[in-house]
This record gives sequence, C-alpha cells and structure tokens, in this order.
Amino acid sequence: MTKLTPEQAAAKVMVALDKPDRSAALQLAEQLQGTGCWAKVGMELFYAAGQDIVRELKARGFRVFLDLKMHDIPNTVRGGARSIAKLGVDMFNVHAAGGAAMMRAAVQGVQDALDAGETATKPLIIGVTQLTSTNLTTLNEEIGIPGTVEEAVLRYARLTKEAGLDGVVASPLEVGAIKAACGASFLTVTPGIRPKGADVGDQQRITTPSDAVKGGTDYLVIGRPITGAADPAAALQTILKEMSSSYDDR
Ligand SMILES: O=c1ccn([C@@H]2O[C@H](COP(=O)(O)O)[C@@H](O)[C@H]2O)c(=O)[nH]1
Repeated sequence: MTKLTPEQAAAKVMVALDKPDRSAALQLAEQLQGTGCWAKVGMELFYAAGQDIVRELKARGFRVFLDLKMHDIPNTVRGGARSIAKLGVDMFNVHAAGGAAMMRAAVQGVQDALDAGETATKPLIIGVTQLTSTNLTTLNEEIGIPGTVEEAVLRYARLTKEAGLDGVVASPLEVGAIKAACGASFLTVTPGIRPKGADVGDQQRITTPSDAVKGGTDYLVIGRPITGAADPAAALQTILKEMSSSYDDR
C-alpha cells in the first residue's frame, strides 16, 4: 500500500486536450504547465492543428500521449508508427482489435525510426481494449462479441502483451484483472475518470480519481472534468489532492 505525493499524482494524470484548434489547446496548456501532468492529444486537436501542436507541447515541457488509436492493415500501421515516432511523442496507441500482426507492425515501425536515426525517443505503445464509452449491450448486441466486458478486455490485453506492446487502455474498473493476467509492470492507461458529482457524459465504465488510484492504475486520462471546468488548473489541483489522499490498495 503506497500513498502518492502530489508530484507522483500529477505524473499519473493525462489531461485530454480535446480542443478544436491550436490556440484553445495552448491556452489550456498554459494553465496546466509546470504541474507535471501529461498532455493527451487526440483526434479533434491533431486533425485540426497537426504535428506542430505536439512539438509545441513538448517544447513547453509536457510529456505527450498521442491518442490516435490506429486501426489499419499492418503495413499501414508500421508506416504510421514510424511517422509518429519521428515526432518524439512519449506514448501512442493502436486498437488491439486490429490483431497481433498489426500491433507487432506498430512496434516494428518504431524500430524503423530508431534504426534510421529519425528519433532518439522510444515511445510507449499502448493497445486500446474496449472503449470506455461501451457497455455490455454495445459489446454483445451491437459489436457482436459474446461474454462480459471484462472477458473481452482481458482477451485484448493478453493479445496486446503477446504482441510486445507496453500496456493497454481500459476502464479503471478492469485494472486489477489486467494486472493479474498480464503482470504488474504491464501499463494501464485509464479514461472513464469522473470525480463524485461530475457529469458522466458518454462514458459508461467509470470510477472516481481516488478509486482509480486505489485500483492500481498507472495513468488516469481526464478530459472534461478538467477542461470543461471554469478554472481547469483548480480542477486539476482538486483531483490531485483527492489522488494523493488515497492509497494504492494493490
Ligand atoms: O476507451 C477510451 C479511449 C480513449 N478515451 C479518450 O479519453 C478521453 C476522456 O475524456 P473525458 O472528457 O474525461 O471523457 C477522451 O479524449 C477520449 O477520446 C476514452 O474516453 N475512452
């Protein structure tokens, strides 16, 4: 059982900069700068602002998780991973549903960039299991995958590990089962974080920041509870305080 210092808590938080353009994202980043949290760049911001936003966030001292969730044939993912690696991000992801060959291709793409001297940074590569916006009905009746959500998540997590990736995106509710199946050092990156009383929005499999810490997650991905607050910096500090007063119960 360990208790987090505020610095350790901040290093576990990835703020989702889901903003429509560079200036809105940098305005938000300015309020978070120096806290030690990560910046997560997803589709909305990357498609609007391009590669430069990653460079600008890196220049401001943020570790960057590029959350583009690649899902394509292995050859395309290999090339995509090489391009992402050149950017110098700290973490990126692919959909585990793309299969083991596709995930291995992502690993190879990073290796291509390293071998060619295009980057000195080896990013962590993470497999997305089952989106936190989905529930049992989506899984069974829409996507057509039988069994429980946890079973599906664990199948994806094991496959991700076998393919040589560093960890998975999953709900904080599934962290204990993932660690038991894949080992303590296999990383868990968990969206679906909602402080008590916060608007749940489109998320389905959620916990509070303190329950996520208690469950042993490595990284808490948090968007709207911070970015939608009147004072995002204060919202982050409240979450960090909650995290550092909780114990990791593993
Ligand atoms: O399963 C997943 C995978 C990624 N996300 C991303 O995390 C953030 C969550 O934002 P909130 O505003 O806190 O809901 C967002 O950028 C998603 O694209 C996820 O939610 N679930």
